[in-house]
Amino acid sequence: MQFRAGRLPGLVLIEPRVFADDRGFFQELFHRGRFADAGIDVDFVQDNLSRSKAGVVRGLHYQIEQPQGKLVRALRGEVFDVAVDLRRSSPTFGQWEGFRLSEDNQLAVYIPPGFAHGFSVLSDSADVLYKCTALYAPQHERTLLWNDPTVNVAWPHSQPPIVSGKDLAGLPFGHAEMFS
Ligand SMILES: Cc1cn([C@H]2C[C@H](O)[C@@H](COP(=O)(O)OP(=O)(O)O[C@H]3O[C@H](C)C(=O)[C@H](O)[C@H]3O)O2)c(=O)[nH]c1=O
Repeated sequence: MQFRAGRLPGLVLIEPRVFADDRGFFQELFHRGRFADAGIDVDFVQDNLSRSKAGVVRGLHYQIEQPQGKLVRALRGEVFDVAVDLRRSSPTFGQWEGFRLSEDNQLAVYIPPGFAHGFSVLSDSADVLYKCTALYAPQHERTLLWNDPTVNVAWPHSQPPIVSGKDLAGLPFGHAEMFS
């Protein structure tokens, strides 16, 4: 299990050790001690799984209270996974970073509390599994507009994406609630 720091402080890309044999493969998805040794000293309390078809963008979401750290991977398919730094105190406040996560590369990304999270589906379909460090609290959920021109995420899709009504109503960066 290899850990590599992302460009934005707190983001960590995790490459699992895959044990392949003539049956298939085995890998550990999370290991409390190894993650703590890598600086990700967290307990996960909720696992989420979403399936999305080609061209979908989900996000950019965050909980302004009870913020969630997320360990994100694509079990099937491929996504462009995006984290936006909403921590006013951060030197990279307002900046985004994206990671291609796929069934093939088996990479995972840890996104700490303080970021908005979303992804764009690059394959025909994608199953995204992610562990959260805080429970879902819809009353605290906020949406940053997925294509906000200030943040200016370079989404890799060519066609206009399929976006939920909630996400289409996301707030622009200048109006969104931020973390201290
Ligand atoms: C997030 C969540 C949703 N729900 C229910 C609420 C809705 O009835 C339904 C779909 O929810 P939503 O449209 O918010 O799902 P996504 O657009 O995939 O939201 C997620 O998208 C981005 C990528 C994230 O990082 C967040 O985890 C999460 O906000 O599931 C629950 O019951 N529990 C939950 O934890």
